[in-house]
This record gives sequence, structure tokens and C-alpha cells, in this order.
Amino acid sequence: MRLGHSVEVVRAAEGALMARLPEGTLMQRAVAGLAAVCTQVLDGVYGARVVVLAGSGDNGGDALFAGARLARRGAGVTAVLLTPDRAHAGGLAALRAAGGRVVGVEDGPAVIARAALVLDGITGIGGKGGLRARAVPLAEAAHRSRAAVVAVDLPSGVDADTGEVHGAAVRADVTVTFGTHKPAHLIDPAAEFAGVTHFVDIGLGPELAGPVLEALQHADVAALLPRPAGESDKYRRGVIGVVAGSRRYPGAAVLAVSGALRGAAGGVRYVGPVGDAVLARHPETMVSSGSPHQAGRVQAWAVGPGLGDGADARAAVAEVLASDVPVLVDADGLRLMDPETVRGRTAPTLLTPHAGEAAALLGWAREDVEARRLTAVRTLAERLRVTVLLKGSTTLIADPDPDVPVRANPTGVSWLATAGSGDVLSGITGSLLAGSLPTRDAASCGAYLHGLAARVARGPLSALDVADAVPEAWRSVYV
Ligand SMILES: NC(=O)C1=CN([C@@H]2O[C@H](COP(=O)(O)OP(=O)(O)OC[C@H]3O[C@@H](n4cnc5c(N)ncnc54)[C@H](OP(=O)(O)O)[C@@H]3O)[C@@H](O)[C@H]2O)[C@@H](O)CC1
Ligand SMILES: Nc1ncnc2c1ncn2[C@@H]1O[C@H](COP(=O)(O)OP(=O)(O)O)[C@@H](O)[C@H]1O
Ligand SMILES: [K+]
Repeated sequence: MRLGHSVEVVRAAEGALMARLPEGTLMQRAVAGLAAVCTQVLDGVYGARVVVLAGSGDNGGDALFAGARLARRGAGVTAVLLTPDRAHAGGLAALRAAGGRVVGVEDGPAVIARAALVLDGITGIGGKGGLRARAVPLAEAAHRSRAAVVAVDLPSGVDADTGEVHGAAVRADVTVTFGTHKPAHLIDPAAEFAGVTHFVDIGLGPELAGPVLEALQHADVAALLPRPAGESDKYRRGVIGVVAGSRRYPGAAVLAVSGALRGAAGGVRYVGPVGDAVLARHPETMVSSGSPHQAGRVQAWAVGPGLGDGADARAAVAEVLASDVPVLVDADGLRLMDPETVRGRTAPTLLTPHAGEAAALLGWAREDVEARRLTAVRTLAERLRVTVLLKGSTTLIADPDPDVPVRANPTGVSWLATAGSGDVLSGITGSLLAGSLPTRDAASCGAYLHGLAARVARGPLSALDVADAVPEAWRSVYV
């Protein structure tokens, strides 16, 4: 499991550890890891042009010390000091002693244009707001140049705790972070500014209090996914009921069922007006056209994709929400549901909105949801007292209990932004709910497998390609 900790927790852990270690130890551990990554990034250190952008804090100190190490190995290192009178004294002395030179901010863009590597040490976890005006031309020059941009701890300008970006920020190719990940490394838009993240262990682990964020890895998902045992039968594995599709949107029913068949459930019941289309593609489905309660017993419902907004659809959503089994609500179901009913349910409820649907439920603008994903998903989960999976470039899953860490899905790829892929996700995730996974785990494993399936299928995909690739994704997490 990859964990994300808040700045407050990182500072407390750092304080506790530093109290037991000689001064400067943690910084030198961080610097050793940082310099090693710079060496990997550079195509030969000797003679390479390196520019260090150094702010006034310890983040600048890390960058200056790493620059000194590279200078000692023959790199031509130039430091651009944002605040020359307040630069990190030890780091600056080390850089000068190693033969590095120092220029002012005005000369920054010109030296950056000729660099092979730019080390961004403007701000780390101490940064507030976007980049200040003096630093903006340096970030722009780094972005324009052909240099590899390596951010120290965080790309300067992003908000460590939320992954939000207010104003300008450095766009890094690589970010080297210390001690633990911060939410900004795992949540867009900041995660996109961070590029590829390298983690350097500086011994903080045992001192860290609880994380705010978790990102599952293969081993975590393999441990959570159910495996049919010798005595399993289709009913013991769980049956998922899918309420989706309409005469206008029959494809949504087919797609949701195709996902549901690849989840954990032993059987899929489809309830709705387009059973023929579902059977034509998936003969293993049990279809019925009446109302959900006439369909037979299920262990979970997935309701919403392609329902349209007719009276029957509204009634079906209300009926499913009145049941005592877990319910996943997606797409049109999110518009048709009564939020008070949702809030009052005692069985688990999982909502799976994209940014536009979340915006409608929150009364926010869509862009605000995309810019403030963590706050948006938490607010919605807390308001409606349900689990929420917010889809998009970073899919996030929040529990109604605000003390439970939010999960960030690490497998998503932008090829998933294809019509109907959300319907497939509803099916997979609903099927995991029917297979008795706890709601947050079903949501995070569903998103994980869905993203992995898109990676397995590679390149331009249709939603059915994603569904078809789920079994291979499922197999790959076990190895
Ligand atoms: N934690 C750990 O375990 C370890 C931490 N380590 C390292 O320490 C880093 C944290 O260092 P830190 O606390 O000194 O803060 P830091 O990020 O350098 O920035 C603060 C300075 O920036 C300024 N400033 C603020 N906002 C700004 C803006 N928008 N735009 C421009 N400038 C802005 C602000 O200046 P002021 O407001 O005073 O003008 C302030 O002086 C951490 O990220 C990691 O790299 C490792 O060495 C070892 C282990
Ligand atoms: N830029 C992106 N990167 C990764 N995944 C994305 C991106 N954009 C969309 N997705 C994923 O694609 C799926 C789209 O679902 P949704 O918005 O419901 O579309 P539809 O209604 O067409 O099925 C979601 O799983 C979402 O997380
Ligand atoms: K930085």
C-alpha cells in the first residue's frame, strides 16, 4: 500500500526523529537519494550543466546540497537564489566549496535555457499558495527548456495536502519525495505536475501517524479479492442485480452487465426493458422486465447507467434504494435518486459520479470539483453519509467516516475516457459488492481492475474492450 500523509503528520514525525539523530542527518539522507536520482536522469554527470533553483527554506537546502554533490563529480552547477539573503546557509556554503556558482533571479531564464537538468528547490512542504511572482519566470523557463526538471519533494507551487494547484507551479518530469508520499503526489492536478515520483526512505516510517490517503498496489488488491472456494456455488458467491439501460440507451445495459460478469458475483440478474440486447451479447445473464423486487434475490444492486429519466426508471431507483442490500448508484440513477432516502439507508450505499454529476449533487461548478477533488469527494460522502467514488483523471474513494483515509486509484489511464467505460465500472464494482467485499474495498478494487484492464488492452479502446480485458487484469494482480 502506498500511503499519503499530511504535512502536519510529516512535520511531527520529522521532529520526533530529528530529536534522536545528529543535526542534519535527515537532510543528508534526503540529499543522498536526490543526488542518486539526478545521476540516473543525467546522461553522464561530468560536464553536465545543472541549474539549482533555491528558495529560502530546507527545500532549497536539499537542492543546494544535491547540487554540491553533482559539482564534486564534475557537473557545472549554477544556483539561482530566490532570496539571496535568506538562502540555506549550509547548502550554499557546500555548493560554493564544490565550485558551484551563484546568479540572481534575473539571470535565471538564460542559464536554464542551456541546462541539462533543473533542480526545483523553490518550495517543498512549506510552500503556501501558488508560486510567488519572482519564481514564475523560472518555472516557465524550465518548462520551455529541454532540461529534465527534477522537483525536490514536491513540484513547487502545488498544495501538498490537497493536490490543488493555485496559480503557477513547476512542471516536473521527476519528483523525488522523502519519508512518505503527500496527497499532491497521488491526486490531480498536482500529481500531473509531479511527473514520475521517486520515493526516498529517510527512516520516517515508524514515526508517522495515520495517513490521509491510501493507494492500493497489486498485493493489496490480490488480498482483498475473493477467490471461489471448494464449497462455493453461484448463490454463495453472490448475485448482482443490474438495473440499467432503456430503449434509448440499450448499450448501457450491455456494458454494465459485461462488467458485472467479470466481477466476483456468481450470477448476474438484469432488470429492465432491453433484456434481449443483453442476452444477445451475454446469454449467461438472468433477465427480467418487471420491477426489481420481482427479479429474485440479489446480494447487491447496481443501478443507473442509461436509465434515462422516465417514471419507470425513477420508480426502479426508489425500489432498489428501499432494499436492505448494498446499492451502487451511477449515472442517471444519481439524478433520479432522492438524496434523503440515500442518507437514511442502513445498508451500504456507493455513489459513483463523474465530476459533472458530483458537481450537480454538491451544487458546485464542474471545474471546482476537478480542481478540488479531495475536498469534493469528502464533502459529498460526509453530506450524504455514503461511500463516494469520484471518477476522472484521479479516481478517489471516500468513506462517510471522515477519519477513514481516502483511497486514490493508481491504475487509471486516459484511454478510459471513452463512452460507456463508466458503465463497465459500475458492473465490475457492483459485482464485487455482491461478492461481499466491504463497500470501500469493492470501490477501490473495482477502480483498480478497471484501470488495469485498460492498460492490459492498451491503446485506443472501446468500453467493451475494457470489460473483455478485466479477467486478464484480475489474473495479473495475483502474480
Ligand atoms: N520533513 C522532513 O522530514 C524533511 C524535510 N526536508 C525538506 O524540507 C522541506 C521543507 O522545508 P521548509 O519547512 O523549510 O519549507 P520549504 O518547503 O523549503 O519552503 C518554505 C519557504 O518558502 C517560502 N515560500 C512559501 N510559499 C512560497 C511560495 N508560494 N512561493 C515562493 N516561496 C514561498 C517561505 O518563505 P517566506 O514566506 O518566509 O518568504 C519559506 O521560507 C521539505 O519539503 C523537504 O524538501 C528534508 O531536508 C529532510 C526531511
Ligand atoms: N483522464 C482520465 N484518466 C483516467 N481515467 C479517466 C480519465 N477520464 C475519465 N476516466 C475514467 O473513465 C471512466 C468514464 O466514466 P464516465 O465518466 O461515467 O463515462 P461514461 O458515462 O461514458 O461511461 C471512469 O472510470 C473515469 O474514472
Ligand atoms: K520543490
